[in-house]
Amino acid sequence: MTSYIAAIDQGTTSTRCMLFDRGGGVVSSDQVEHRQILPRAGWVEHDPDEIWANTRKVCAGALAKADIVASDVEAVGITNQRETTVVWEKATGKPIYNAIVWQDTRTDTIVNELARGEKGQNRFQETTGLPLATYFSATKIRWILDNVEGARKRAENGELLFGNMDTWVLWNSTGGPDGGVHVTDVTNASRTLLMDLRTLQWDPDICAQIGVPMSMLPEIKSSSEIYGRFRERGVFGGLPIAGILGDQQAATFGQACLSPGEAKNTYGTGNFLLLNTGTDLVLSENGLLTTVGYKIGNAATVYCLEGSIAVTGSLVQWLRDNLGLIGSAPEIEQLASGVDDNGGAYFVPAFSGLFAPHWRSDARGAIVGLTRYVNRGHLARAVLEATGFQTREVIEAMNADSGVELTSLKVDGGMVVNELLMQFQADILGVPVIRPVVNETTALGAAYAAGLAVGFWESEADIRSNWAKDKQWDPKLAQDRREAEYRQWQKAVTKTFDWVE
Ligand SMILES: Nc1ncnc2c1ncn2[C@@H]1O[C@H](COP(=O)(O)OP(=O)(O)O)[C@@H](O)[C@H]1O
Ligand SMILES: O=P(O)(O)OC[C@H](O)CO
Repeated sequence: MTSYIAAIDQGTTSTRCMLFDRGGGVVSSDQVEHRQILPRAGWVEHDPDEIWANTRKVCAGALAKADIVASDVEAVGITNQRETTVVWEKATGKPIYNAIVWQDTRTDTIVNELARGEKGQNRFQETTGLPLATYFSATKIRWILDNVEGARKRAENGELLFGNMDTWVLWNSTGGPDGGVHVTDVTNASRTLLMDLRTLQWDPDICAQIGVPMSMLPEIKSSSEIYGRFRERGVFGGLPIAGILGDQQAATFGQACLSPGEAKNTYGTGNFLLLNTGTDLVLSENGLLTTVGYKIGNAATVYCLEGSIAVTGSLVQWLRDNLGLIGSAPEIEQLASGVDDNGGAYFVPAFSGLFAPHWRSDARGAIVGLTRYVNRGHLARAVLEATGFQTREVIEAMNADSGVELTSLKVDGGMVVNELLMQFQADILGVPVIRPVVNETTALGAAYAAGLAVGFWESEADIRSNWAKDKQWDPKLAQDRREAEYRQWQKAVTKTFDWVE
């Protein structure tokens, strides 16, 4: 009998469920978008109940599209937008506040207060691998406990639970208030600013310093083991949930970056470049994050260096939704192809400040180099080039931290269908860019983690042999042009600093 592995991918803009066969091929997929709730400038929220309802819908949808039933599926993996924070009542499953999304910058005052000491932004870096920034979960939990009436007391009494989206989906899938499993995996825990990267446990001192009661935190487990089973009456009734990975780590796994020195770059709402550093934990001196890559059952923990860029695909959305310059995301390629270059314009999308490698919350977006010559096509090109330039910045930081010189770059995500962007990426990096046949590497990575735990796949060798190249872009731009363009970009970035008083 044919059997499959399912993956739930709870992302920033949508939730999807995908079914995979033993060759890592996509059998079916269902996807639903959720609302982006933007109550004020810099605030971004999601409704956790809407996301849980969408999760159930897409699981049923994926089964229906493949024309199979739950018993044809051997196990389910979960992957998720990382850092996004939900706090809910243990007794009822009711969230006490909307989910605060990773892009949300409302906690900058808390972050600045915590960073006042001698080590500044690096106060917790040695233990957690992360700089102090609004990006991570800890200050979001603190904000909810400080701002929802009675929340801190209730958390201290053990009445409230915290989870990222993996935990929220897992807890609800396994019964919610009725015996739901309150667990996360090491990759998600490594994004909270509360986990010790070496012990893989919550750090009690950091929890106390940031003001997060440990009783509300989930238990930390590996990325590949059976955490629990779907409640019997649910769509995947009785199936084991056997893999959890944060979405960028899942993509790294799905891209078969399984040896030190291998890296992938995912182009979605933001861009996330992860380099496998093996069992070595490399602390960055150049603005990158140290994060858990994956831990398969009892095997050794694999670490990664990560360059997180907040705004890439979302800049294309902004051009569509806020300026109306394009009617749909793919139209940007046509518009940008109408001109030969950027006409001198550079667009630095510091909408949430700048993430890696700058970590400047005082920065705000800017378009520089404008003259009367610049037209819509040049702006479209500047939007796409911003993604390519930002990627080069994090690759340079990665090289400085690790000594690894990338000889090619594996890519995936929603933007990599854009040929013009892919060619520009190869041109500005000076190395080939390679796209795999299965571009849905995030869901695939979570499926692999679940499938390994139940013996559907035997070893990581299966992941390597399933990976196949779809297309490659080789650099065509002369080196002096490449360097001159990049210098202009670096100058443009400096113009965004010191904007927020
Ligand atoms: N043809 C295209 N050219 C450029 N950007 C695109 C194109 N198609 C989609 N995008 C962008 O890709 C992003 C969606 O990618 P996806 O990987 O689904 O994101 P996420 O997983 O972060 O929700 C959107 O921000 C969208 O603007
Ligand atoms: O949901 P995505 O693909 O935008 O990924 C978001 C990242 O996990 C944020 O750290």
